[in-house]
Amino acid sequence: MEDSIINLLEQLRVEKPLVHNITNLVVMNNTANALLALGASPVMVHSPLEVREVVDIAQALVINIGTLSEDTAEAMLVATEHANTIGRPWVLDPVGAGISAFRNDLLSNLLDLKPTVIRGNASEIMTLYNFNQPNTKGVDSTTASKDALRFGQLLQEQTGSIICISGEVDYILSQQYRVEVFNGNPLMTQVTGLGCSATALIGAFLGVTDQYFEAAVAGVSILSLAGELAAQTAAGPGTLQLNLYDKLYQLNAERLKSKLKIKRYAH
Ligand SMILES: Nc1ncnc2c1ncn2[C@@H]1O[C@H](COP(=O)(O)OP(=O)(O)OP(=O)(O)O)[C@@H](O)[C@H]1O
Ligand SMILES: Cc1ncsc1CCO
Ligand SMILES: [Mg+2]
Repeated sequence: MEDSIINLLEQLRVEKPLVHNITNLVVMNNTANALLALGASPVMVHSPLEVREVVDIAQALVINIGTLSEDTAEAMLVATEHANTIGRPWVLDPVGAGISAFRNDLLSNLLDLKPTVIRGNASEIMTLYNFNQPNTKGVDSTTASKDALRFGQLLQEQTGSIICISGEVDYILSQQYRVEVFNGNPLMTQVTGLGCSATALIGAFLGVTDQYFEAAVAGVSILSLAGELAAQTAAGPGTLQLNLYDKLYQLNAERLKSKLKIKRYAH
């Protein structure tokens, strides 16, 4: 399995896919820098008047609902409908699912448009499966990823999307497989937007392959490993954030082979 991640990373660095992000105001800069450090080419375009044309030229689309406005919500619907029409893969980050009726309504509409991949923390994935029982206190998870595994599997069956649940263990779920990633470090929860960065990296990998499950595995596991390596020399959240870009930039086949801790199960 490491081989597919290594190959995808090499391919990404050669192809430098253009990744269109409609994302939140908090993580805009972090996720652009994470994509650049990995070797992809980010563009953040949010106007409903522009997004169709950007979807046309991008290799993949990232939708992150963290700081919504009426305008960005409309842009997300226009962009994802157009992505579906022309066959562009897209990944949804349901940040803060359950916070408000506005957010939940948009999420229902986006789920109807069948995201290629959905990545969220445990609370967000549980809320997506059942909006009547929101499990949220904002954007941070209130529970462990293993508690959301059953809901993630049900959400996978309901939507047909590939589901990624982040936390102490990261899970990537499809109809056929469950992958578990054991990399990461608890300090990563004290830097904002590392889950959002995982989502952005998934977007980058979706832009270089039609093996969408492998793209999701690559995005999640590379962010988790880079975060783990960044934490090893960090004095706290500030240096972790800075180190992360360097670790993404320095990742190579040798490090992936020796440091990735992942398991794959077939259902
Ligand atoms: N308890 C933990 N132990 C080890 N690693 C963790 C832990 N929690 C999170 N991580 C790492 O941090 C990454 C991001 O997960 P997190 O759950 O913080 O996302 P998130 O809540 O969506 O973040 P954000 O919304 O701020 O982007 C995970 O993919 C994992 O690598
Ligand atoms: C803190 C925060 N608030 C809305 S989005 C966001 C970034 C983490 O997703
Ligand atoms: Mg999140």
